[in-house]
Amino acid sequence: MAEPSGLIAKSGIELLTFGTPNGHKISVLLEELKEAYGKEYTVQSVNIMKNTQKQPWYTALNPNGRIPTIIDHDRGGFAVFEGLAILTYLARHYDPEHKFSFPVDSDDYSVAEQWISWQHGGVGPMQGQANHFLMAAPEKIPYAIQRYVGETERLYGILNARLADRDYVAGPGRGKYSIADMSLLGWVNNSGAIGLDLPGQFPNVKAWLDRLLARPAVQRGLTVPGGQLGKWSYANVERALKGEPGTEELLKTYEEGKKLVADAKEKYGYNGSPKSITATMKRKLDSNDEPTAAPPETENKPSQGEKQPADAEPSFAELGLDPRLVQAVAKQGFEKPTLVQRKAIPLALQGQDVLCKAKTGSGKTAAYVLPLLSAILKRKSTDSTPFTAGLILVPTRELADQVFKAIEQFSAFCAKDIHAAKLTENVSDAVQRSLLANVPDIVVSTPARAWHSVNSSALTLSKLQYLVLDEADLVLSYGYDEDMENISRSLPKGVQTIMMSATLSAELDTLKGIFCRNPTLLDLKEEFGAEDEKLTQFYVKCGEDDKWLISYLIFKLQLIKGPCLIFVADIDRSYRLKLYFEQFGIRSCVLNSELPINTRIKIIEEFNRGIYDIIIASDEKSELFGDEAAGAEGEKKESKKESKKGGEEGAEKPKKKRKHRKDEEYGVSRGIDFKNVAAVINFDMPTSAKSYTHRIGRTARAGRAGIALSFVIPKELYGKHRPTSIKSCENDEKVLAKIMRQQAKINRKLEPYNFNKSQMEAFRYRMNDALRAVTKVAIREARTRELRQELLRSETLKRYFEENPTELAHLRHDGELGRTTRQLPHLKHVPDYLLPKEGKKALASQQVGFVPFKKEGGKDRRHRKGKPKGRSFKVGGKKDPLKTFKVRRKVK
Ligand SMILES: Nc1ncnc2c1ncn2[C@@H]1O[C@H](COP(=O)(O)OP(=O)(O)OP(=O)(O)O)[C@@H](O)[C@H]1O
Repeated sequence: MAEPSGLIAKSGIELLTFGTPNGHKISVLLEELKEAYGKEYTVQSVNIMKNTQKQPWYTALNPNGRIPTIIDHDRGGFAVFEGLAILTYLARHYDPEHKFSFPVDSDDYSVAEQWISWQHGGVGPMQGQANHFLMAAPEKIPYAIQRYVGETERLYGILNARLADRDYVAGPGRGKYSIADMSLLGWVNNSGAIGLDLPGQFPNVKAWLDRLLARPAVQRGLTVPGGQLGKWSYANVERALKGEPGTEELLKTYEEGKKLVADAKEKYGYNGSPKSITATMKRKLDSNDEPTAAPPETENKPSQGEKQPADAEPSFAELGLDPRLVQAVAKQGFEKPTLVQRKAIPLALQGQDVLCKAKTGSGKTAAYVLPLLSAILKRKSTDSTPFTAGLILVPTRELADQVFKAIEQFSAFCAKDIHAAKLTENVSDAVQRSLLANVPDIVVSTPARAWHSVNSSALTLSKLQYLVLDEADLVLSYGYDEDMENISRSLPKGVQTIMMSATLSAELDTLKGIFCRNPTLLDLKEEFGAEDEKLTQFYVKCGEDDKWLISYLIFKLQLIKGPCLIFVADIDRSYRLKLYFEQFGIRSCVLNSELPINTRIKIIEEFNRGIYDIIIASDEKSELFGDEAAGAEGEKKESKKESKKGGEEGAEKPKKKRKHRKDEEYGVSRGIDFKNVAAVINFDMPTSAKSYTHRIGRTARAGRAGIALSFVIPKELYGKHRPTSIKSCENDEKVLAKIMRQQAKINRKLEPYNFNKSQMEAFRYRMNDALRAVTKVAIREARTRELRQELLRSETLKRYFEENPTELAHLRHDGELGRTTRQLPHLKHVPDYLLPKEGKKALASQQVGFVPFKKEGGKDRRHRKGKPKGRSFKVGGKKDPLKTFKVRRKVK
């Protein structure tokens, strides 16, 4: 057929095009306009293989000499080139009812335009070059192939994320089919040419494509100008993948393309990071000018004390993770990887053993879950044999639950490819066995439960590839060493091990010896830099009864705002404090190891959902084994024997040498991601610096602000107030000194905080009344009553909430327990006459060592113009939660 040599139409739109993705976006729109409005158009096929588009008559219309171009004969032969311009031109002039577009001055129009620009600047050029280097280039250049295909995959990941909760790219709600979709359609339709696996890699994009391909106008538009679908049209690729006759050649080319891409990525250790690619290129040029495999990324070695420049920080997409995971991370609202994620993920993806110490709340869970999932997905793309590839061991069932949920969240876009199981629920062996019979890819468990399952042959670790120990130090120190040794004997050779904790110390040497092959140690201290410190630490030295008084005032007068965690020494103490608070109408709930596991998980979930503001946790276990931190302090470590685990796995029989004292239960808070905690209060000091680190690590997480306030009983005041005295506080000052030394090592300090004693005195008799009302009998009854209630509830709690959401309030865990406590209703109110003239702030000021919460001479922010008075602290915000503010006396 002769090539066109000029325009042929007299009216309507004349389209000069070829069967390419850029051509199809216009022919699809013109087909839609024809169907919707009867708008006619004429097509001329411009064979780009013959360079017709370079002819002078053509470049007079489109100086760039590319297809497509349109000529609007109804508007004086006006010519338009470039896809974005053509789509928007046609929409503005010929889509008056906005069937495929949006009103020009609307934000939706702008959104559509943004996505079309993104296609123009990103998807088109990258996929075009990927296509060229894979299909057309005279030689196959692996570097170029992996670069352009990789970049296209990154962009498809973004589109996939965009389409996670919508049907179309632009438009309100789930979106509306528009020119934004048409702009991308042709490219996605041809993605098989560069070996992309749409359903596997980008399921949302695939679903969107199916939606578009169902439209008759789209089907017609994709056959313009030749009258038939292009070779790489997705419908053809799908037929080939199904093995339909006549598609063998296409399938072969597709598979070859995929292999070329995989080899190219392998060769350059592709991890999607422009930085690593630059480094690779530099290495090549610096050495012998030969293309060589990239050595492991040296820049991932931990750098001590030095902050990375912001522009050197890769995004999640650049860490080399599977695009579906990147998408899930985006869905979680994670904007960029944290330090531990930036450092640990590339190492883990390279198959290295990693031993990582990073601060509490710094994102360690994602740092090991993401590479684990990525590696499993990668393997499954070529080998779908089911086996348990990953074992994640955690010290507590709460943590197992949390990690399991994290896996679910991160595999939201590849759920069909990832099957995880947790072994720590209160379920029978039979149920657990059936869970494992499905051969999960990943098992999350406590060591005891894991060994139990291995021992009973329910769990097979013979093909295990990855082992993760979260809170690694605790996993050993809680007496799991026997289980760990047993598990280690069941592991095949070459298992990659990742160990994480905020406090790694001596016991890790043991673990290292058992599990690791020459691990890379990441000691990520640099994020403790004073300038980004968002945690403020205070201590209050006071008498034993004073802490009851101060706590009452803090919460009754709301000197601290936002969710709080209060740590006490033991379970009785937690009920005592709760009942004491109840006397003043302060609601709180207790969290301890005595409560059923489902209840504990529920309490944490409800706290995280903002249902409770105060949790009183008795972190018994970490108290007991507090001295394990002594290793880090250069002091004697407790013997392992003493750190045997208690009843964590209540269903299991006691093991030899293991003690089963109730007070040897593990701490209920370690590693738990309590969200948005404004303050951690050590009502009773922990007995070790390590325990302190983990307790205060429940606040100031994920870059948020928080405070820690610790009550310290000076030696001379210890034992002076018998009713409130508790043995664990005898050495508070020594522990404080230890904590201060340890915190100083990481550039953190604790400041003294003094309350105005004379102003507080007016409240003392109320404190005494309340303390007297909370008798030992009342505590015992409250404890057993709650236990009984929770045991009853925990079975049905979940369903009950689902079926009776409005009755949630009845089941609140911070409900009053003090039925047998003598009720003193007057204590629930604070009469004005008790408050100092200056208001609440006078209670915590004018003392030596007082740390001002407002700058000297600074304005009280509540009195700033335009700001409402009263509560102004936002949880998790940058403001200081321990704020003081005025309570106005009523004018009589
Ligand atoms: N890249 C990120 N961007 C924003 N938030 C993040 C990021 N990574 C993790 N988070 C959030 O930070 C919080 C703390 O993460 P995580 O529980 O993994 O911390 P951790 O280091 O394991 O703490 P701990 O030592 O106390 O166990 C979580 O709420 C998590 O969702």
